[in-house]
Amino acid sequence: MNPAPLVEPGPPLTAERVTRFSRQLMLPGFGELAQRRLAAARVLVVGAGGLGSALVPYLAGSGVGTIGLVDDDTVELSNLHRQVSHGVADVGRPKIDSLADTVAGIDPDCRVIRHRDRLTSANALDVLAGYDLVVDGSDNFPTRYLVNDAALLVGIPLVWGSILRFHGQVGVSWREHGPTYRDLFPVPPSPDEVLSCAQGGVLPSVCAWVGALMSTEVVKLVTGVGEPLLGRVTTIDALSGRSRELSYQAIADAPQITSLVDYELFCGLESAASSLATVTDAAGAPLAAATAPRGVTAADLLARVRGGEPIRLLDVREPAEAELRRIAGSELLPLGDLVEGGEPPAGAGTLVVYCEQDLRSRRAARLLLERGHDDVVFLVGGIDRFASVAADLVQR
Ligand SMILES: Nc1ncnc2c1ncn2[C@@H]1O[C@H](COP(=O)(O)OP(=O)(O)OP(=O)(O)O)[C@@H](O)[C@H]1O
Repeated sequence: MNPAPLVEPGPPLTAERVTRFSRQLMLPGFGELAQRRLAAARVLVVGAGGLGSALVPYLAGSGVGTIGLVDDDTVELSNLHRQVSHGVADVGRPKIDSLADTVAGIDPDCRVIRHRDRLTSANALDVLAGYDLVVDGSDNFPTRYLVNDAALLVGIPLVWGSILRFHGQVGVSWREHGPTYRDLFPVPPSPDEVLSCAQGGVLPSVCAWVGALMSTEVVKLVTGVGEPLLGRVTTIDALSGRSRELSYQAIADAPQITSLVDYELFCGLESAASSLATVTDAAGAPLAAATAPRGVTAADLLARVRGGEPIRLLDVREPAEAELRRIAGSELLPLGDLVEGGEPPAGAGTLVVYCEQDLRSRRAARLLLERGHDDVVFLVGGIDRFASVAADLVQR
């Protein structure tokens, strides 16, 4: 059975609003009450990147009255091909500011609340509590599980989507009315299996397709019009032009979610706090060095290279990424090959492992330490960060 509309209707529409939404008001099953529900709705969107910038204009266009945006990132040139709500003049600006401007251009009466922050276990419950519904347009598994669990604890529905290369998925997670994201994906994938858009690429129109489906789910949940994707996932494949539907159910003996956890650790990643520090015992002696890789910052690495220290650089990205840019003098050993037993070339000096940011390099550094290599660190922020301090050492 379909859930009742999520939001009570707001005040009657003004003449301007009736004209603005006239082509929507005439839709079968829609009408003024549905439009007033949208006007009263408060929708939080996590991520103002590929998905957020595709779906938020449609939320504004549909008449959602309040849109919260959470993102701590700024617009980069490599975002523009798919994050079409941001333009050339926005490069370097906070994504949420650029997206808020896009919304204002569509409907100045749409209220935008800016959370220029990373959503974390520490702030998620407070942030979500002010909204009727949350939409996850982030790009990583720790955030997906965090948003799912926070929505569940706050008691609001979640519309989630994900994209990679030519594919995408969309679903709704709402404990009160069906299974949740955790029923579909009870265990996060191993970090070795996860590719981000920065690593695997993505077709811009896939963002548009998935973003449009996500905003449609929001409209359906808020108004009660149509059948939301509860217990169903839509998957799309742009290459074949096909979409499919998968059904799933709640897992009977699933663990109860009672509080938020460290989602980086839950997803098999080093937590930000533990990865940069060496773990020590009470006397200050290093502990667990074999499993707690240390990071080196881009600035420190640059100083060590310029100071003539012997450094070996190991690139654990894919060959296609290394063809686009690499740190001069580095050797390539993709993480998958390393996991299967590949070894870096022998040599003297600290082995600095890097990838695009630092997810794969942390994992690789940990593996190498576990295999007995003792002078291994990962590059914090990866080649992305290094290129901003030492462009002359990055070959393109
Ligand atoms: N926990 C989080 N809190 C807030 N924003 C998040 C969180 N996790 C991811 N995001 C945001 O979600 C957006 C995802 O966008 P997208 O997938 O297009 O990747 P990107 O980081 O912009 O691009 P690229 O990976 O190519 O550098 C990013 O803007 C990112 O900052």
